[in-house]
Amino acid sequence: MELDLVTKDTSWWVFTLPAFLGSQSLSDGYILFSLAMAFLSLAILTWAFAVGGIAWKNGRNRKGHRFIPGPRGLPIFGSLLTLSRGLAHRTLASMAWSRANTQLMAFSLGSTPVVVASEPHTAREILTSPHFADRPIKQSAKSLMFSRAIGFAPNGTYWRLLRRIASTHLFSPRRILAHESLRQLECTTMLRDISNEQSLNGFVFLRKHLQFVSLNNIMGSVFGKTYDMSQDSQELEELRDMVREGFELLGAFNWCDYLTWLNYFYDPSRIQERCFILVPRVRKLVKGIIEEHRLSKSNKVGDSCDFVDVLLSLDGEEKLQDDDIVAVLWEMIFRGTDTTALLTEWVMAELVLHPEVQEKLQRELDMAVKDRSLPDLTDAVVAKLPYLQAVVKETLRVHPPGPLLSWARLSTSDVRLSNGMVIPANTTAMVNMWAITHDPHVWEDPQEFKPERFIEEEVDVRGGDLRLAPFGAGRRVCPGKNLGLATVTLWVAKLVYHFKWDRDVAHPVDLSEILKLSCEMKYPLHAVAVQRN
Ligand code: HEM
Repeated sequence: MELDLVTKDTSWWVFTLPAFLGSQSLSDGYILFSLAMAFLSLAILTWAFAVGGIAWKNGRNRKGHRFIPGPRGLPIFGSLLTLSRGLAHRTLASMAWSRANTQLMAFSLGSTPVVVASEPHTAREILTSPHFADRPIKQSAKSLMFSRAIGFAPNGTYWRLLRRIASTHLFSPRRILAHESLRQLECTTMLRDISNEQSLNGFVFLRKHLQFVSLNNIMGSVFGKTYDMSQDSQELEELRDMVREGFELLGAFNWCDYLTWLNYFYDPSRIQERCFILVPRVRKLVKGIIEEHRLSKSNKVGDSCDFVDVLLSLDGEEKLQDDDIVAVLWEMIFRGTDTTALLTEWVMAELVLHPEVQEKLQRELDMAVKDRSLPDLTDAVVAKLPYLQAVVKETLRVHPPGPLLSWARLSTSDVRLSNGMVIPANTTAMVNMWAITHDPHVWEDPQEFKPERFIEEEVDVRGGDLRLAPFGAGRRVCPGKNLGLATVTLWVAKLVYHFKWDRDVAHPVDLSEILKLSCEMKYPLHAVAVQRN
Protein backbone atom coordinates (compact mmCIF):
# COMPACT_ATOMS: atom_id res chain seq x y z
CA MET A 1 0.00 0.00 0.00
CA GLU A 2 2.71 2.37 1.08
CA LEU A 3 4.57 1.83 -2.15
CA ASP A 4 1.58 3.03 -4.14
CA LEU A 5 1.29 6.20 -2.10
CA VAL A 6 4.94 7.00 -2.55
CA THR A 7 4.67 6.49 -6.28
CA LYS A 8 1.77 8.93 -6.48
CA ASP A 9 3.65 11.45 -4.32
CA THR A 10 6.58 11.60 -6.62
CA SER A 11 5.06 11.29 -10.05
CA TRP A 12 2.35 13.99 -10.16
CA TRP A 13 4.74 16.78 -11.12
CA VAL A 14 5.84 14.94 -14.24
CA PHE A 15 2.43 15.66 -15.73
CA THR A 16 2.16 19.28 -14.56
CA LEU A 17 5.70 20.35 -15.41
CA PRO A 18 5.26 20.70 -19.18
CA ALA A 19 2.28 23.01 -18.65
CA PHE A 20 4.31 25.27 -16.37
CA LEU A 21 7.30 25.32 -18.63
CA GLY A 22 5.11 26.46 -21.50
CA SER A 23 3.80 29.39 -19.47
CA GLN A 24 5.09 32.92 -20.15
CA SER A 25 3.65 34.79 -17.22
CA LEU A 26 5.78 35.93 -14.28
CA SER A 27 3.25 34.79 -11.69
CA ASP A 28 3.29 31.29 -13.21
CA GLY A 29 7.06 31.36 -12.89
CA TYR A 30 6.70 32.18 -9.21
CA ILE A 31 4.23 29.34 -8.77
CA LEU A 32 6.61 26.94 -10.46
CA PHE A 33 9.49 28.11 -8.30
CA SER A 34 7.44 27.92 -5.08
CA LEU A 35 6.18 24.46 -5.90
CA ALA A 36 9.69 23.24 -6.65
CA MET A 37 10.93 24.69 -3.35
CA ALA A 38 8.01 23.17 -1.45
CA PHE A 39 8.67 19.81 -3.03
CA LEU A 40 12.37 20.01 -2.20
CA SER A 41 11.77 21.10 1.41
CA LEU A 42 9.25 18.30 1.91
CA ALA A 43 11.65 15.75 0.50
CA ILE A 44 14.50 17.05 2.69
CA LEU A 45 12.30 17.11 5.81
CA THR A 46 11.00 13.59 5.22
CA TRP A 47 14.49 12.37 4.56
CA ALA A 48 15.95 14.09 7.64
CA PHE A 49 13.61 12.22 9.98
CA ALA A 50 13.71 8.84 8.28
CA VAL A 51 16.48 6.50 9.41
CA GLY A 52 16.96 4.14 6.48
CA GLY A 53 15.98 6.87 4.04
CA ILE A 54 12.89 8.21 2.38
CA ALA A 55 11.13 4.86 1.90
CA TRP A 56 11.18 4.31 5.67
CA LYS A 57 9.25 7.46 6.55
CA ASN A 58 6.39 7.42 9.06
CA GLY A 59 8.33 5.12 11.40
CA ARG A 60 8.08 2.05 9.17
CA ASN A 61 11.25 0.72 10.77
CA ARG A 62 10.01 1.28 14.36
CA LYS A 63 7.19 -1.25 14.45
CA GLY A 64 9.03 -3.66 16.74
CA HIS A 65 10.53 -3.03 20.15
CA ARG A 66 13.89 -2.66 18.37
CA PHE A 67 14.07 -0.33 15.39
CA ILE A 68 15.86 -1.33 12.19
CA PRO A 69 18.90 0.93 11.76
CA GLY A 70 20.29 2.08 8.44
CA PRO A 71 21.74 4.91 6.35
CA ARG A 72 19.57 7.83 5.24
CA GLY A 73 21.13 8.06 1.80
CA LEU A 74 20.01 11.08 -0.21
CA PRO A 75 16.60 12.77 -0.38
CA ILE A 76 14.45 11.16 -3.11
CA PHE A 77 17.19 8.73 -4.20
CA GLY A 78 18.00 7.07 -0.88
CA SER A 79 21.03 4.81 -1.40
CA LEU A 80 20.44 4.44 -5.14
CA LEU A 81 23.51 6.40 -6.21
CA THR A 82 25.79 4.40 -3.90
CA LEU A 83 24.47 1.03 -5.04
CA SER A 84 23.82 1.63 -8.73
CA ARG A 85 27.48 1.22 -9.65
CA GLY A 86 30.31 -1.00 -8.56
CA LEU A 87 29.92 -4.14 -6.52
CA ALA A 88 26.73 -3.79 -4.48
CA HIS A 89 27.53 -6.81 -2.26
CA ARG A 90 30.85 -5.30 -1.19
CA THR A 91 29.40 -1.81 -0.68
CA LEU A 92 26.53 -3.20 1.41
CA ALA A 93 28.94 -5.37 3.41
CA SER A 94 31.16 -2.34 4.21
CA MET A 95 28.09 -0.32 5.20
CA ALA A 96 26.76 -3.08 7.45
CA TRP A 97 30.14 -3.80 9.06
CA SER A 98 31.10 -0.17 9.63
CA ARG A 99 27.73 0.65 11.24
CA ALA A 100 27.50 -2.68 13.11
CA ASN A 101 24.22 -3.29 11.27
CA THR A 102 24.92 -6.88 10.28
CA GLN A 103 21.75 -8.33 11.85
CA LEU A 104 19.59 -6.14 9.69
CA MET A 105 20.06 -2.83 7.90
CA ALA A 106 17.31 -0.73 6.37
CA PHE A 107 17.89 1.47 3.34
CA SER A 108 15.95 3.03 0.51
CA LEU A 109 16.27 2.47 -3.21
CA GLY A 110 14.27 5.45 -4.35
CA SER A 111 10.78 4.76 -3.04
CA THR A 112 11.46 1.06 -2.35
CA PRO A 113 12.13 0.09 1.28
CA VAL A 114 14.81 -2.58 1.52
CA VAL A 115 16.38 -4.59 4.36
CA VAL A 116 19.55 -6.62 4.11
CA ALA A 117 20.73 -9.34 6.48
CA SER A 118 24.50 -9.91 6.70
CA GLU A 119 24.54 -12.48 9.46
CA PRO A 120 23.44 -16.16 9.35
CA HIS A 121 20.76 -16.09 12.04
CA THR A 122 18.66 -13.27 10.57
CA ALA A 123 19.34 -14.62 7.07
CA ARG A 124 17.77 -17.94 8.09
CA GLU A 125 14.73 -16.25 9.63
CA ILE A 126 14.10 -14.33 6.40
CA LEU A 127 14.77 -17.09 3.88
CA THR A 128 12.79 -19.78 5.68
CA SER A 129 9.81 -17.62 6.66
CA PRO A 130 6.63 -18.32 4.66
CA HIS A 131 6.02 -14.56 4.76
CA PHE A 132 9.02 -14.04 2.48
CA ALA A 133 8.06 -16.55 -0.20
CA ASP A 134 7.35 -13.84 -2.80
CA ARG A 135 9.81 -11.86 -4.86
CA PRO A 136 9.75 -8.24 -5.98
CA ILE A 137 9.74 -8.26 -9.76
CA LYS A 138 11.87 -6.01 -11.90
CA GLN A 139 10.37 -4.33 -14.95
CA SER A 140 12.69 -6.27 -17.28
CA ALA A 141 11.85 -9.63 -15.65
CA LYS A 142 8.15 -8.92 -16.11
CA SER A 143 8.61 -7.85 -19.73
CA LEU A 144 10.71 -10.95 -20.43
CA MET A 145 7.87 -13.23 -19.22
CA PHE A 146 9.62 -14.31 -16.03
CA SER A 147 6.55 -13.61 -13.88
CA ARG A 148 5.10 -16.80 -15.42
CA ALA A 149 8.22 -18.85 -14.66
CA ILE A 150 9.33 -20.40 -11.35
CA GLY A 151 11.73 -17.68 -10.21
CA PHE A 152 9.29 -14.77 -10.18
CA ALA A 153 5.85 -16.40 -10.08
CA PRO A 154 4.08 -15.22 -6.94
CA ASN A 155 3.84 -17.77 -4.14
CA GLY A 156 0.61 -19.65 -4.88
CA THR A 157 -0.94 -22.59 -6.71
CA TYR A 158 0.72 -21.87 -10.06
CA TRP A 159 4.23 -21.50 -8.56
CA ARG A 160 3.76 -24.67 -6.45
CA LEU A 161 2.68 -26.59 -9.55
CA LEU A 162 5.75 -25.46 -11.51
CA ARG A 163 8.12 -26.33 -8.65
CA ARG A 164 6.55 -29.77 -8.27
CA ILE A 165 6.81 -30.53 -11.99
CA ALA A 166 10.41 -29.30 -12.17
CA SER A 167 11.45 -31.15 -9.00
CA THR A 168 10.02 -34.42 -10.25
CA HIS A 169 10.93 -34.29 -13.93
CA LEU A 170 14.10 -32.21 -14.15
CA PHE A 171 15.87 -31.97 -10.82
CA SER A 172 15.19 -35.30 -9.08
CA PRO A 173 18.26 -37.51 -8.44
CA ARG A 174 16.85 -40.08 -10.92
CA ARG A 175 16.57 -37.47 -13.70
CA ILE A 176 20.01 -36.06 -12.98
CA LEU A 177 21.42 -39.57 -13.23
CA ALA A 178 19.49 -40.22 -16.44
CA HIS A 179 21.19 -37.23 -18.08
CA GLU A 180 24.70 -38.19 -16.98
CA SER A 181 25.59 -39.71 -20.34
CA LEU A 182 24.81 -36.36 -21.98
CA ARG A 183 26.98 -34.51 -19.46
CA GLN A 184 29.81 -36.98 -20.10
CA LEU A 185 29.50 -36.67 -23.86
CA GLU A 186 29.48 -32.88 -23.84
CA CYS A 187 32.40 -32.82 -21.44
CA THR A 188 34.45 -35.12 -23.69
CA THR A 189 33.82 -32.74 -26.60
CA MET A 190 34.92 -29.82 -24.42
CA LEU A 191 38.15 -31.60 -23.43
CA ARG A 192 38.91 -32.27 -27.10
CA ASP A 193 38.26 -28.62 -28.03
CA ILE A 194 40.46 -27.43 -25.17
CA SER A 195 43.27 -29.68 -26.32
CA ASN A 196 42.94 -28.33 -29.87
CA GLU A 197 42.95 -24.73 -28.73
CA GLN A 198 46.00 -25.31 -26.55
CA SER A 199 47.90 -26.80 -29.50
CA LEU A 200 46.82 -23.95 -31.76
CA ASN A 201 47.28 -20.93 -29.46
CA GLY A 202 49.50 -22.08 -26.62
CA PHE A 203 46.78 -21.13 -24.09
CA VAL A 204 43.08 -21.73 -23.45
CA PHE A 205 40.30 -19.16 -23.12
CA LEU A 206 38.20 -21.34 -20.85
CA ARG A 207 35.00 -19.26 -20.59
CA LYS A 208 34.08 -19.84 -24.22
CA HIS A 209 34.20 -23.62 -23.73
CA LEU A 210 32.32 -23.55 -20.43
CA GLN A 211 29.54 -21.36 -21.77
CA PHE A 212 29.09 -23.59 -24.78
CA VAL A 213 29.10 -26.85 -22.83
CA SER A 214 26.65 -25.49 -20.23
CA LEU A 215 24.28 -24.21 -22.89
CA ASN A 216 24.37 -27.57 -24.65
CA ASN A 217 23.97 -29.40 -21.38
CA ILE A 218 20.81 -27.56 -20.43
CA MET A 219 19.48 -27.63 -24.01
CA GLY A 220 19.96 -31.41 -23.98
CA SER A 221 18.14 -32.13 -20.73
CA VAL A 222 15.43 -29.49 -21.19
CA PHE A 223 14.85 -29.51 -24.97
CA GLY A 224 16.38 -32.84 -25.95
CA LYS A 225 18.49 -30.91 -28.45
CA THR A 226 22.22 -30.19 -28.57
CA TYR A 227 24.29 -28.17 -30.99
CA ASP A 228 27.49 -28.78 -32.88
CA MET A 229 29.68 -25.68 -32.82
CA SER A 230 30.84 -26.24 -36.37
CA GLN A 231 27.50 -27.13 -38.01
CA ASP A 232 24.47 -25.49 -36.38
CA SER A 233 25.95 -22.05 -36.51
CA GLN A 234 22.82 -20.04 -37.39
CA GLU A 235 20.36 -21.32 -34.78
CA LEU A 236 23.14 -21.62 -32.22
CA GLU A 237 24.24 -18.04 -32.82
CA GLU A 238 20.64 -16.83 -32.54
CA LEU A 239 20.21 -18.69 -29.25
CA ARG A 240 23.49 -17.40 -27.84
CA ASP A 241 22.63 -13.87 -28.86
CA MET A 242 19.23 -14.09 -27.18
CA VAL A 243 20.71 -15.46 -23.97
CA ARG A 244 23.38 -12.72 -24.01
CA GLU A 245 20.79 -9.99 -24.55
CA GLY A 246 18.49 -11.44 -21.87
CA PHE A 247 21.35 -11.53 -19.36
CA GLU A 248 22.21 -7.96 -20.07
CA LEU A 249 18.62 -6.79 -19.71
CA LEU A 250 17.94 -8.74 -16.52
CA GLY A 251 21.28 -7.86 -14.96
CA ALA A 252 21.16 -4.15 -15.88
CA PHE A 253 20.57 -1.69 -13.09
CA ASN A 254 17.32 -0.01 -14.05
CA TRP A 255 16.66 3.27 -12.28
CA CYS A 256 13.00 3.06 -13.32
CA ASP A 257 12.52 0.03 -11.03
CA TYR A 258 13.00 2.33 -8.05
CA LEU A 259 11.98 5.77 -9.32
CA THR A 260 8.89 4.79 -11.26
CA TRP A 261 8.19 8.36 -12.43
CA LEU A 262 11.41 8.20 -14.46
CA ASN A 263 9.60 5.79 -16.79
CA TYR A 264 7.98 8.73 -18.52
CA PHE A 265 11.15 10.22 -19.91
CA TYR A 266 14.29 8.30 -18.93
CA ASP A 267 15.44 4.93 -20.22
CA PRO A 268 19.07 5.42 -21.26
CA SER A 269 19.75 1.70 -21.77
CA ARG A 270 16.46 1.34 -23.74
CA ILE A 271 15.56 -1.56 -21.47
CA GLN A 272 11.83 -1.62 -22.20
CA GLU A 273 12.31 -1.26 -25.93
CA ARG A 274 14.94 -4.01 -26.06
CA CYS A 275 12.70 -6.35 -24.01
CA PHE A 276 9.89 -5.82 -26.50
CA ILE A 277 12.24 -6.74 -29.35
CA LEU A 278 13.65 -9.80 -27.57
CA VAL A 279 10.39 -11.45 -26.48
CA PRO A 280 9.05 -12.29 -29.98
CA ARG A 281 12.44 -13.74 -30.91
CA VAL A 282 12.39 -15.99 -27.83
CA ARG A 283 8.79 -17.01 -28.50
CA LYS A 284 9.61 -17.88 -32.10
CA LEU A 285 12.61 -20.05 -31.23
CA VAL A 286 11.11 -21.84 -28.22
CA LYS A 287 7.72 -22.34 -29.89
CA GLY A 288 9.54 -23.79 -32.90
CA ILE A 289 11.15 -26.39 -30.65
CA ILE A 290 7.80 -27.12 -28.96
CA GLU A 291 6.19 -27.63 -32.38
CA GLU A 292 9.00 -30.01 -33.38
CA HIS A 293 8.20 -32.05 -30.27
CA ARG A 294 4.48 -32.04 -31.06
CA LEU A 295 5.08 -33.10 -34.65
CA SER A 296 7.54 -35.85 -33.82
CA LYS A 297 4.75 -37.48 -31.75
CA SER A 298 7.41 -39.69 -30.28
CA ASN A 299 5.42 -40.06 -27.05
CA LYS A 300 8.66 -40.56 -25.23
CA VAL A 301 8.11 -41.61 -21.66
CA GLY A 302 10.23 -42.39 -18.64
CA ASP A 303 13.82 -41.33 -18.37
CA SER A 304 14.40 -40.87 -22.10
CA CYS A 305 12.01 -37.91 -22.40
CA ASP A 306 13.13 -34.34 -22.04
CA PHE A 307 11.48 -31.52 -20.10
CA VAL A 308 9.51 -30.24 -23.13
CA ASP A 309 7.93 -33.72 -23.49
CA VAL A 310 6.98 -33.59 -19.81
CA LEU A 311 5.40 -30.14 -20.04
CA LEU A 312 3.46 -31.13 -23.17
CA SER A 313 2.15 -34.30 -21.56
CA LEU A 314 0.51 -32.45 -18.64
CA ASP A 315 -3.23 -32.71 -18.59
CA GLY A 316 -6.29 -31.56 -16.70
CA GLU A 317 -5.62 -28.98 -13.98
CA GLU A 318 -1.90 -29.25 -14.56
CA LYS A 319 -2.06 -28.32 -18.26
CA LEU A 320 0.00 -25.22 -19.06
CA GLN A 321 -0.70 -22.61 -21.75
CA ASP A 322 1.87 -22.41 -24.55
CA ASP A 323 3.09 -19.01 -23.35
CA ASP A 324 3.64 -20.38 -19.84
CA ILE A 325 5.61 -23.30 -21.27
CA VAL A 326 7.78 -20.83 -23.20
CA ALA A 327 8.40 -18.81 -20.02
CA VAL A 328 9.35 -21.88 -17.96
CA LEU A 329 11.70 -23.25 -20.64
CA TRP A 330 13.28 -19.86 -21.25
CA GLU A 331 14.02 -19.49 -17.53
CA MET A 332 15.72 -22.88 -17.43
CA ILE A 333 18.06 -21.91 -20.27
CA PHE A 334 18.83 -18.76 -18.36
CA ARG A 335 19.45 -20.14 -14.91
CA GLY A 336 21.07 -23.32 -16.16
CA THR A 337 23.77 -21.73 -18.31
CA ASP A 338 25.37 -18.82 -16.48
CA THR A 339 25.68 -20.16 -12.94
CA THR A 340 27.39 -23.46 -13.72
CA ALA A 341 29.80 -21.97 -16.27
CA LEU A 342 30.89 -19.08 -14.12
CA LEU A 343 31.27 -21.17 -10.96
CA THR A 344 33.54 -23.60 -12.84
CA GLU A 345 35.60 -20.67 -14.13
CA TRP A 346 36.08 -19.38 -10.56
CA VAL A 347 37.15 -22.87 -9.38
CA MET A 348 39.68 -23.17 -12.19
CA ALA A 349 41.07 -19.68 -11.54
CA GLU A 350 41.68 -20.55 -7.89
CA LEU A 351 43.34 -23.84 -8.91
CA VAL A 352 45.69 -22.02 -11.29
CA LEU A 353 46.59 -19.60 -8.49
CA HIS A 354 47.03 -22.44 -5.95
CA PRO A 355 49.11 -25.18 -7.61
CA GLU A 356 49.45 -27.02 -4.27
CA VAL A 357 45.66 -27.38 -4.10
CA GLN A 358 45.54 -28.49 -7.73
CA GLU A 359 48.20 -31.17 -7.15
CA LYS A 360 46.41 -32.48 -4.06
CA LEU A 361 43.20 -32.69 -6.07
CA GLN A 362 44.98 -34.45 -8.94
CA ARG A 363 46.30 -37.05 -6.52
CA GLU A 364 42.78 -37.68 -5.23
CA LEU A 365 41.39 -38.02 -8.76
CA ASP A 366 44.22 -40.31 -9.94
CA MET A 367 43.67 -42.59 -6.95
CA ALA A 368 39.92 -42.71 -7.52
CA VAL A 369 40.35 -43.82 -11.14
CA LYS A 370 43.17 -46.29 -10.35
CA ASP A 371 41.50 -47.90 -7.32
CA ARG A 372 38.33 -48.56 -9.24
CA SER A 373 40.11 -49.46 -12.52
CA LEU A 374 37.86 -46.97 -14.30
CA PRO A 375 38.41 -45.58 -17.80
CA ASP A 376 37.27 -42.16 -16.57
CA LEU A 377 35.43 -40.31 -13.81
CA THR A 378 31.69 -40.63 -13.23
CA ASP A 379 29.08 -38.69 -11.22
CA ALA A 380 28.92 -41.43 -8.60
CA VAL A 381 32.69 -41.42 -8.12
CA VAL A 382 33.20 -37.66 -7.95
CA ALA A 383 30.32 -37.25 -5.48
CA LYS A 384 32.39 -39.27 -2.97
CA LEU A 385 35.70 -37.41 -3.31
CA PRO A 386 36.10 -35.27 -0.19
CA TYR A 387 38.84 -32.96 -1.43
CA LEU A 388 37.06 -32.23 -4.71
CA GLN A 389 33.87 -31.43 -2.81
CA ALA A 390 35.89 -29.20 -0.46
CA VAL A 391 37.43 -27.29 -3.40
CA VAL A 392 33.98 -26.59 -4.89
CA LYS A 393 32.59 -25.54 -1.50
CA GLU A 394 35.53 -23.24 -0.82
CA THR A 395 35.01 -21.58 -4.21
CA LEU A 396 31.31 -21.14 -3.44
CA ARG A 397 32.36 -19.49 -0.18
CA VAL A 398 34.93 -17.11 -1.66
CA HIS A 399 32.99 -16.41 -4.88
CA PRO A 400 29.26 -17.08 -4.32
CA PRO A 401 27.78 -16.76 -7.86
CA GLY A 402 24.83 -14.84 -6.42
CA PRO A 403 26.50 -12.76 -3.70
CA LEU A 404 23.16 -11.17 -2.84
CA LEU A 405 21.39 -14.47 -3.62
CA SER A 406 20.47 -13.24 -7.11
CA TRP A 407 16.80 -12.53 -6.57
CA ALA A 408 15.44 -10.79 -3.50
CA ARG A 409 12.37 -11.70 -1.45
CA LEU A 410 9.32 -9.63 -0.62
CA SER A 411 7.48 -9.63 2.72
CA THR A 412 3.78 -10.31 2.36
CA SER A 413 2.91 -9.23 5.93
CA ASP A 414 4.59 -7.62 8.94
CA VAL A 415 7.21 -10.11 10.16
CA ARG A 416 8.53 -10.07 13.72
CA LEU A 417 12.10 -11.37 14.04
CA SER A 418 13.49 -13.06 17.14
CA ASN A 419 15.67 -9.98 17.85
CA GLY A 420 12.56 -7.82 18.31
CA MET A 421 12.71 -6.01 14.95
CA VAL A 422 9.63 -6.01 12.72
CA ILE A 423 9.98 -6.00 8.93
CA PRO A 424 6.81 -4.39 7.56
CA ALA A 425 4.77 -5.88 4.71
CA ASN A 426 5.90 -4.97 1.18
CA THR A 427 9.56 -4.68 2.10
CA THR A 428 12.22 -6.03 -0.23
CA ALA A 429 14.49 -8.35 1.76
CA MET A 430 17.98 -9.34 0.70
CA VAL A 431 20.60 -11.62 2.19
CA ASN A 432 24.19 -10.59 1.66
CA MET A 433 25.71 -14.06 1.36
CA TRP A 434 29.03 -12.54 0.33
CA ALA A 435 29.17 -10.54 3.59
CA ILE A 436 28.44 -13.70 5.61
CA THR A 437 31.05 -15.80 3.83
CA HIS A 438 33.68 -13.05 4.26
CA ASP A 439 32.91 -12.21 7.88
CA PRO A 440 35.84 -13.06 10.21
CA HIS A 441 33.31 -13.70 13.01
CA VAL A 442 31.79 -16.49 10.91
CA TRP A 443 34.82 -17.89 9.02
CA GLU A 444 38.44 -18.01 10.15
CA ASP A 445 40.79 -16.26 7.67
CA PRO A 446 37.88 -15.55 5.32
CA GLN A 447 40.09 -14.03 2.62
CA GLU A 448 42.20 -17.18 2.25
CA PHE A 449 41.39 -19.97 -0.19
CA LYS A 450 41.62 -23.04 2.08
CA PRO A 451 39.53 -26.05 0.98
CA GLU A 452 40.89 -27.96 4.01
CA ARG A 453 38.41 -26.11 6.23
CA PHE A 454 35.66 -28.26 4.68
CA ILE A 455 37.58 -31.47 5.39
CA GLU A 456 37.81 -30.50 9.05
CA GLU A 457 34.11 -29.65 9.24
CA GLU A 458 31.17 -30.95 7.20
CA VAL A 459 29.08 -28.00 6.00
CA ASP A 460 25.80 -28.40 4.11
CA VAL A 461 25.81 -25.88 1.24
CA ARG A 462 22.31 -26.74 0.02
CA GLY A 463 20.43 -24.44 2.37
CA GLY A 464 20.85 -26.23 5.70
CA ASP A 465 23.65 -24.03 7.08
CA LEU A 466 23.28 -20.30 6.58
CA ARG A 467 27.00 -19.68 7.06
CA LEU A 468 27.28 -20.88 3.46
CA ALA A 469 24.01 -20.99 1.54
CA PRO A 470 24.92 -20.00 -2.05
CA PHE A 471 21.71 -21.64 -3.31
CA GLY A 472 19.50 -19.76 -0.85
CA ALA A 473 17.24 -21.59 1.62
CA GLY A 474 13.61 -22.22 2.49
CA ARG A 475 10.77 -22.87 0.10
CA ARG A 476 12.30 -20.73 -2.68
CA VAL A 477 15.73 -22.37 -2.43
CA CYS A 478 17.33 -23.01 -5.83
CA PRO A 479 15.64 -26.12 -7.30
CA GLY A 480 18.64 -26.64 -9.62
CA LYS A 481 21.18 -26.95 -6.80
CA ASN A 482 21.81 -30.69 -7.16
CA LEU A 483 22.03 -30.48 -10.94
CA GLY A 484 24.33 -27.43 -10.67
CA LEU A 485 26.63 -29.11 -8.15
CA ALA A 486 26.73 -32.42 -10.04
CA THR A 487 27.62 -30.60 -13.27
CA VAL A 488 30.31 -28.32 -11.83
CA THR A 489 31.89 -31.13 -9.80
CA LEU A 490 32.11 -33.43 -12.83
CA TRP A 491 33.57 -30.71 -15.07
CA VAL A 492 36.19 -29.65 -12.52
CA ALA A 493 37.14 -33.29 -11.90
CA LYS A 494 37.61 -33.97 -15.60
CA LEU A 495 39.39 -30.71 -16.38
CA VAL A 496 41.88 -31.35 -13.58
CA TYR A 497 42.25 -35.09 -14.23
CA HIS A 498 43.01 -34.63 -17.92
CA PHE A 499 45.08 -31.42 -17.79
CA LYS A 500 47.56 -29.66 -15.56
CA TRP A 501 46.54 -25.99 -15.46
CA ASP A 502 49.30 -23.37 -15.37
CA ARG A 503 49.39 -19.59 -15.45
CA ASP A 504 49.61 -17.98 -18.88
CA VAL A 505 52.25 -15.25 -18.56
CA ALA A 506 50.60 -13.12 -21.23
CA HIS A 507 47.25 -13.15 -19.36
CA PRO A 508 47.79 -13.06 -15.59
CA VAL A 509 44.89 -14.40 -13.49
CA ASP A 510 42.90 -11.49 -12.10
CA LEU A 511 40.20 -12.25 -9.53
CA SER A 512 38.39 -8.90 -9.96
CA GLU A 513 34.63 -9.30 -10.03
CA ILE A 514 31.85 -7.85 -12.10
CA LEU A 515 28.29 -8.07 -10.82
CA LYS A 516 25.75 -8.72 -13.55
CA LEU A 517 22.91 -11.17 -13.12
CA SER A 518 25.55 -13.22 -11.28
CA CYS A 519 29.03 -12.30 -10.09
CA GLU A 520 31.57 -13.14 -12.80
CA MET A 521 35.30 -12.84 -13.28
CA LYS A 522 35.76 -9.37 -14.75
CA TYR A 523 38.72 -10.56 -16.80
CA PRO A 524 38.01 -14.05 -18.19
CA LEU A 525 40.46 -16.78 -17.27
CA HIS A 526 43.23 -17.67 -19.73
CA ALA A 527 45.48 -20.57 -18.73
CA VAL A 528 47.89 -23.11 -20.16
CA ALA A 529 46.48 -26.65 -20.26
CA VAL A 530 49.12 -29.38 -20.23
CA GLN A 531 47.69 -32.79 -21.17
CA ARG A 532 47.98 -35.43 -18.36
CA ASN A 533 45.66 -38.34 -19.17
C1 HEM B 1 26.02 -23.14 -9.34
C2 HEM B 1 24.83 -23.17 -9.68
C3 HEM B 1 23.68 -22.35 -9.11
C4 HEM B 1 23.63 -21.39 -8.11
C5 HEM B 1 24.79 -20.87 -7.27
C6 HEM B 1 22.25 -20.96 -7.99
C7 HEM B 1 21.80 -20.02 -7.07
C8 HEM B 1 20.46 -19.68 -6.90
C9 HEM B 1 19.97 -18.79 -5.87
C10 HEM B 1 20.83 -18.08 -4.84
C11 HEM B 1 18.61 -18.71 -6.01
C12 HEM B 1 17.65 -17.91 -5.12
C13 HEM B 1 17.26 -18.78 -3.92
C14 HEM B 1 16.46 -18.12 -2.81
O1 HEM B 1 15.76 -17.13 -3.04
O2 HEM B 1 16.53 -18.63 -1.67
C15 HEM B 1 18.24 -19.54 -7.13
C16 HEM B 1 16.96 -19.71 -7.58
C17 HEM B 1 16.64 -20.45 -8.69
N1 HEM B 1 17.49 -21.24 -9.44
FE1 HEM B 1 19.46 -21.54 -9.10
N2 HEM B 1 21.50 -21.64 -8.91
C18 HEM B 1 22.33 -22.51 -9.61
C19 HEM B 1 21.96 -23.38 -10.62
C20 HEM B 1 20.71 -23.48 -11.15
C21 HEM B 1 20.34 -24.34 -12.26
C22 HEM B 1 21.31 -25.29 -12.97
C23 HEM B 1 19.01 -24.11 -12.50
C24 HEM B 1 18.11 -24.72 -13.54
C25 HEM B 1 18.45 -25.32 -14.61
C26 HEM B 1 18.54 -23.15 -11.53
C27 HEM B 1 17.24 -22.68 -11.44
C28 HEM B 1 16.77 -21.81 -10.46
C29 HEM B 1 15.38 -21.38 -10.37
C30 HEM B 1 14.26 -21.78 -11.31
C31 HEM B 1 15.29 -20.54 -9.25
C32 HEM B 1 14.04 -19.85 -8.71
C33 HEM B 1 13.40 -20.68 -7.59
C34 HEM B 1 12.11 -20.08 -7.02
O3 HEM B 1 11.97 -18.87 -6.97
O4 HEM B 1 11.23 -20.86 -6.61
N3 HEM B 1 19.59 -22.79 -10.72
N4 HEM B 1 19.38 -20.13 -7.64
